[in-house]
Amino acid sequence: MAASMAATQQRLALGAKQATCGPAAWVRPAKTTVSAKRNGAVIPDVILGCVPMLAGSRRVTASRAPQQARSAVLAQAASGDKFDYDLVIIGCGVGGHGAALHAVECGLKVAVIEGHDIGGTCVNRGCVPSKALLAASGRVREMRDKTHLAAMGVQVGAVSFDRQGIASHAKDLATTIQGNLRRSLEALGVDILIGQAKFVGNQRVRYGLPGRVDVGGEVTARDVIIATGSVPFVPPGIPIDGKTVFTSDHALKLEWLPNWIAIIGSGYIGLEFSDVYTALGTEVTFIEAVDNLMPGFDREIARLAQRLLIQGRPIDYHTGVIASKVTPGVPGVKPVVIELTDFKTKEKVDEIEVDACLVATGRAPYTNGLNLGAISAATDRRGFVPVNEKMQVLDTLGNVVPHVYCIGDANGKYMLAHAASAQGISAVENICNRPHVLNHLSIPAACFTHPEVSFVGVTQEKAEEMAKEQGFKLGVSKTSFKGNSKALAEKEGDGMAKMLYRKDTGEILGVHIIGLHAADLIHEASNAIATGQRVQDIKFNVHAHPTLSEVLDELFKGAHLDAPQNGHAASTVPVAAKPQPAVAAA
Ligand SMILES: Cc1cc2nc3c(=O)[nH]c(=O)nc-3n(C[C@H](O)[C@H](O)[C@H](O)COP(=O)(O)OP(=O)(O)OC[C@H]3O[C@@H](n4cnc5c(N)ncnc54)[C@H](O)[C@@H]3O)c2cc1C
Ligand SMILES: NC(=O)c1ccc[n+]([C@@H]2O[C@H](COP(=O)([O-])OP(=O)(O)OC[C@H]3O[C@@H](n4cnc5c(N)ncnc54)[C@H](O)[C@@H]3O)[C@@H](O)[C@H]2O)c1
Repeated sequence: MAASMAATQQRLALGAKQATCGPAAWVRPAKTTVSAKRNGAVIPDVILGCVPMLAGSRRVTASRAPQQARSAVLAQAASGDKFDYDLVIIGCGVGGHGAALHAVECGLKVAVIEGHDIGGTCVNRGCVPSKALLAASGRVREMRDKTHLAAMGVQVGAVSFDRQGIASHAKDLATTIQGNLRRSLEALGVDILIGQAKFVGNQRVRYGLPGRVDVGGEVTARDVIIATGSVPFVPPGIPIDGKTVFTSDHALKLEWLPNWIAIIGSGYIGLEFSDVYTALGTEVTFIEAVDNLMPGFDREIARLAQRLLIQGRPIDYHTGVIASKVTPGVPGVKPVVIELTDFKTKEKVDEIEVDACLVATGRAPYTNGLNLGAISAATDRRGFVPVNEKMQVLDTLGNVVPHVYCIGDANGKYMLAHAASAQGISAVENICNRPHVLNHLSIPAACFTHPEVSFVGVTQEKAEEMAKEQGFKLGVSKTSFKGNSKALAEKEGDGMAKMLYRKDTGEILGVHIIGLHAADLIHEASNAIATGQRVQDIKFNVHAHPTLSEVLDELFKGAHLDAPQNGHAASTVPVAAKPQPAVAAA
C-alpha cells in the first residue's frame, strides 16, 4: 500500500496527464485535456466540460449524488458502452485500493463500494495500528534494556510511558492513513460509493446500508472485483466480550494493560502482540494447538525465534492444546478462566486463570451477504471465494464466472496486505487483456517483532520434500548477524539468514531472516525470486559497507553450485576483495 500511495503522490505531482499502461487508446482524461478517448471512443468536447470532475475531488455520498450520476453517464457516453463503470470494486481495503489505482492508471472508469471504512483491516484494524504499537512499545523495551545500552556506554534514568498516548498514536496513524487513501482515490476520480454490496448479476451490483433508504443504489460494470477481506476467526466455545476476552480488533485500542494475558495462537498476531505486551510489562501465556510455537515458520528460524522472542521474556506457553472453553472475567475483579484440552486426545488437561485473553487463531473471509448465488458461484467450506491463477472467480464446477474477480484475504491465497494489492494489480492486468499470473512464492512476509522475522518462498522442510520428489540436490547457505559490522555497531548481533537453492540450476527456493530490520532486508531476495535471478547472478551484487544488507551479500556468496554455471550478468563485476566473515554452506 505504501508503494501504491507513493505512486499516487508521484502521479498527482505529474498531473495525472496520461495513462502509463494499457492500450494506447486508453488515455485517461485529465484536467488539462481538451479531448480524450476512453476505450477507443472519443469523448465529445461538450462532455469534456465535466471531465475535470473525473480527475478532481469526489466526496463520499450517501446516495448516488448528481456528481456520480453524471460521471456514470459520462463513462457510458465515452465508451459507447452499456455500463456505468469499466470496473467496480467491492471493498476498499488495501486490495481494493491497489486495484483501483492501477485500474485508473490503465484508463478504466472505476468505482469502489465500501461497507465500513476506507482502508479496511490493514489501515484501521491491522498492519498500520499494530505497527504503531510495536514502534512505541519497542522504544520502551529498548530504553529499558540497561545492559544493552550500557554496552554502548549509554545510561538512562527511569523510563516511563503513557498507555493512552501509545493508544492515541496508533489511532491517529490509522486516521491519517485512511484519509490519505481516500484522498488518493478522490484525486484520481474514483467514485467512492458507500454501502454493503451484493451481486444482482455478474455485471450488476446493488449496495446499501441496513435501515437507510437514503443510502445506496445499483451500478453496472463491465468487470467486478470482490475485495471484501476478512474478520477475526473465533473458535467455538470462546465468547468475545471485548473487555477481558477479545480479538486484535479490540487489542489494538490498548484500552488497558492486564498484568497477565493468555494469547490463543502463536502466529503473526499472537507474536506481535506478545512483543507489545511484554515490552509494556504484561506477562504472557501462549496457548497453541500445534506441538510447537510458530508452526508456520521454517523450523530452524522458529527455534531461534523462540530463543530471542520468548525465552528471557515473561512468557510461558502450552503447546498441543486448544482453549476449549473460555469464561470472561471482570477487570480487576474476576479472572478469565480458560479450559485447556489436548488437541489430539481431546481430553481436558488443565485450567488457567488470567486477567485477559487475546484470541489470535487466524482470520475468516468476509464474504457473507455477497449473494454469490446470483453469479453461480459459491464459497468453499471455510467461506473463501475460489479463484484461478488470474484471480477469476470459479463456479462450483470449477468454470470461470465471466467478468468477476476476487483478490486479497477473501480468496485466502495469501492473507497479507501487499499480497492483496499485488493480486489487485494482477486482476486489473487480466481485465485489460494482458494475461498476468502473480508468483505467490515471490511474495515476502514479515513479523514485526523485536527482532523481526521475514521470509520469502518455501521453508527448509518444504524444500527438502521438493528435492526428494524432483530429484535435485538442495543447497543451504547460512549467515549470522554476528559477523556483520553494522549489526555489531548496534550491539544487535542476534540473528541469522538462510537461503535454500537448487545446486544444479541455482534457482532460489526460499530465504529466511531473523534479526535487526529483517523485514526490510528480505526484499532483495523476494525481488530476485520475482525476476528469476539465480544464485550465480545474485552473488555478484554489490552492497554498501557497513550495512545490514551485507548479511545477504554473504548469504549469496556462500552459495555454491554443483558445477560452475556459464558466466554471470555481463554488467556485473566481482566485488573487490573485502574481509568476509565465515559462511556456512551445505
Ligand atoms: C492485527 C493485524 C495486523 C496485520 N499486520 C499486517 C502486516 O504487518 N503486514 C501485512 O502484510 N498484513 C498484515 N495484516 C493482514 C492485512 O491486514 C490483510 O491481509 C489485508 O488487510 C487484506 O486486505 P483486503 O483488501 O483483502 O481486505 P480488508 O483490508 O479486510 O478490506 C476489505 C474491505 O471490504 C469491505 N467489505 C466487506 N464486505 C463488503 C461488502 N459486501 N460491500 C462493501 N464492502 C465490503 C470491508 O468493510 C473492508 O473495508 C494484519 C492483520 C491484522 C488483523
Ligand atoms: N506482520 C504481518 O504480516 C501480519 C501480522 C498480523 C497478522 N497478519 C495476518 O493476519 C492473519 C491472521 O493472523 P493470526 O496470527 O490470527 O493467524 P495465524 O494463522 O498466523 O496463526 C494462528 C495460530 O493459531 C493457532 N490456532 C488456531 N486455532 C487454535 C486453537 N483453537 N487453539 C490454539 N491455537 C490455535 C494456529 O496453530 C496458528 O499457530 C495471518 O494469516 C496473517 O497473514 C499478518
